[in-house]
Amino acid sequence: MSELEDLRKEIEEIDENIIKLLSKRFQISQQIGKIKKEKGIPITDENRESKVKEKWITLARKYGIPESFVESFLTMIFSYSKLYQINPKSKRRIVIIGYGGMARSLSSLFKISGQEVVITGRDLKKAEALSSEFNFVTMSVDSALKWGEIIISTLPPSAYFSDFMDETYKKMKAKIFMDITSSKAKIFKELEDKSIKYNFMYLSIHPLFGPYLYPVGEKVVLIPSKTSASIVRDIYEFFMDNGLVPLISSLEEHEKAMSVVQVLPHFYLLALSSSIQELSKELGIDFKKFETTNFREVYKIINRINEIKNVILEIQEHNPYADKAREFGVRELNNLYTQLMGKKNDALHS
Ligand SMILES: O=C(O)C(=O)C[C@]1(C(=O)O)C=C[C@@H](O)C=C1
Repeated sequence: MSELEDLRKEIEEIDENIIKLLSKRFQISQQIGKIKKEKGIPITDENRESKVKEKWITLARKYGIPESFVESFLTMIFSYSKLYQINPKSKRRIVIIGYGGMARSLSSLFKISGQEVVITGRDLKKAEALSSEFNFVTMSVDSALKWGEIIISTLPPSAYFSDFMDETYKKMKAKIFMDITSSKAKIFKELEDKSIKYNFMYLSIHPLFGPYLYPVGEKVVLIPSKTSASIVRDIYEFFMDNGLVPLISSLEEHEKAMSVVQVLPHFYLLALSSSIQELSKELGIDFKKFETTNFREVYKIINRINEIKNVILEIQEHNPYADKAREFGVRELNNLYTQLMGKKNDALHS
């Protein structure tokens, strides 16, 4: 055997060992998951993750492996490790209305936790396309509403005032209904009123993650309405059981929080995105050629924001504290501008 072949053989053996060890790690994680479940502890433990990460970084330094590699590898290990801890007590009949990114993300989660899911919507061809990705079932809206126990609508805010949803509310008697919109001020009251009128239980939710697959360990906000007080505990446990971290909030607290964590950063990022384009055009610079590590990270986020620009603009429009958030944003930008311009002038005059 040549030296090259020898070395490749050695690599193959090492790879097998890596896989064996990973499998062992995931099995242990599964055992931890069982204990956490018995004790009612959430799957994600951020303190523990920090400790594990510290240890990995120390080891990486010791063995001369780049920290950036172990950091991204460990992030993947954590998210898959958490997949092994999902093991819900009970199976629920879940209907997802809609077939966009968030419908896909929730479907992936319910698939690994073994829930029964039916996908429906106005366009059954699109519903069918999503169902087939996860081997779920598609039904007409009427049949799905009859069959389901928990109805999760992934439709945008404007949809809740449509004729389609007007017809849908009438068929949800005694069911649990959830919307997943980021900005609830406009629709919460409407849906609460409808739930009183048509006798269903309305519990508004907001998954605090983007449309990516297997969002295990991510947070979901639960906002109870007048018709859902009796089921909050049950739904809290349901989400925890399915690998998410539930957080109960009032409507007002949620809207205020979203003005800080969504409206303000999105506002800056949209402006940052267009100013990067404009400035580089003005200076005739191909900025991609010179991107730093920080810039690369920021630009990744900008791209993500631009991909879901319609949702971002919807939040800017509907959040009741958005005006205030933007006002603060502009004020602080101006302050910084004045401060930095002032420094420059001081330097010129001294
Ligand atoms: O130690 C735990 O509590 C685990 O569940 C294991 C583990 C890991 O994979 O290391 C997974 C998820 C937690 O967020 C923290 C750590």
